[in-house]
Amino acid sequence: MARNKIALVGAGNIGGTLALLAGLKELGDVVLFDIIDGVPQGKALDLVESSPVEGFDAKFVGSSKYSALKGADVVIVTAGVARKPGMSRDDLLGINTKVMTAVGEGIRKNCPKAFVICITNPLDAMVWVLQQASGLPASHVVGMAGVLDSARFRYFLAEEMSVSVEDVSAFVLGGHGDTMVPMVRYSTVAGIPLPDLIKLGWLTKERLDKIVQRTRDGGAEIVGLLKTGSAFYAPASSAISMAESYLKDKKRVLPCAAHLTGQYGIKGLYVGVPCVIGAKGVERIVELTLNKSEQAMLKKSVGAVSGLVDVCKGMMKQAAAPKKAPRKAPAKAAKKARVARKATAKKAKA
Ligand SMILES: NC(=O)c1ccc[n+]([C@@H]2O[C@H](COP(=O)([O-])OP(=O)(O)OC[C@H]3O[C@@H](n4cnc5c(N)ncnc54)[C@H](O)[C@@H]3O)[C@@H](O)[C@H]2O)c1
Ligand SMILES: O=C(O)C[C@H](O)C(=O)O
Repeated sequence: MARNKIALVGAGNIGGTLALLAGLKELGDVVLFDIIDGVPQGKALDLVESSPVEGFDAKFVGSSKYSALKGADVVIVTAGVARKPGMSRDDLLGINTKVMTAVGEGIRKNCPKAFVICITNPLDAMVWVLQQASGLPASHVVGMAGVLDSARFRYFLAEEMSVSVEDVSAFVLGGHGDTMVPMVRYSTVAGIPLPDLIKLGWLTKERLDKIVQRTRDGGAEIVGLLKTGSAFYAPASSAISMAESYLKDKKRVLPCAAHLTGQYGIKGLYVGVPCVIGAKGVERIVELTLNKSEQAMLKKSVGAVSGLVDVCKGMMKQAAAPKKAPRKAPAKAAKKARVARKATAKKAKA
């Protein structure tokens, strides 16, 4: 059987880490694509030279041409700009909307049957733009954020209670922003819900509240430490778990930014919810019963996503509108021509 083809659009910090993980896990042959010519080629060569040491078989190719994406089974998109200290993810909207529009077009032309995972921020709006620009079915375009936010929540909980991360199951609902909703009631250690663990004395309500807030601020905490960019190891691991579930039809239940068509009362937006990811893409969306306070938090988070998508819609409409001919220059040119004609006529008379 031929190997799967994994295309990584954006060969920066996350792109390079994704490529290494895809190689180590032998998920398939890898194409790295980036607009900076030389970077994807250099990273591809460096990575493939690690294969004899690590013992994996895969081809690695770097390119700055969209045709390199031809026939890809999975595309993971990290192209664009990452934030720096003092910025919010939303500050990236203008520049990254343009990038997603170009990338979506490249995917549409070269690999319209692929399963596409968007990572670029602000995530919930960028995955919406990518789906619109690529024209791929919504079941095949998803956003990665929930796995990362949930991994942070799981890690902080495991650290607090001195238990293995493997036994902590937790997830985060809503948009990938300051208003994300870590789901305390549905998070467990070995099946025991967090509120029960508070009763057992494993955790205090005050510590749990701090962990919830640290989870919400998880991205900013790393940006503040790195200073030149944002997190990339955990984001890459998170996206690879989604790609693996699709390629191996594992049907894992993972929190992803999925296109909602009425679930949770939300229509036409991408928002983080638990999904079953299998060979058919997003195969199912898990709709949980939320209590009043969870509903209110989700509503706030969805409001933030909706506001960003409205800005994207405006930008895309403006970009698609026919350009009006510049009026000043021709008017000036016409005046110049009239003056020249008059001068010639005067000369002729004389
Ligand atoms: N969803 C999440 O949970 C999550 C987590 C971490 C980072 N991010 C986001 O992922 C994105 C990438 O992060 P990174 O750390 O890899 O950044 P990076 O700057 O290291 O890499 C981005 C790469 O994209 C390339 N690029 C820019 N415009 C392009 C285009 N039009 N076509 C192809 N490539 C293009 C750049 O040359 C660069 O190599 C950022 O927007 C960041 O905010 C999201
Ligand atoms: O915080 C960022 O800017 C990057 C990413 O969204 C993250 O959560 O690490």
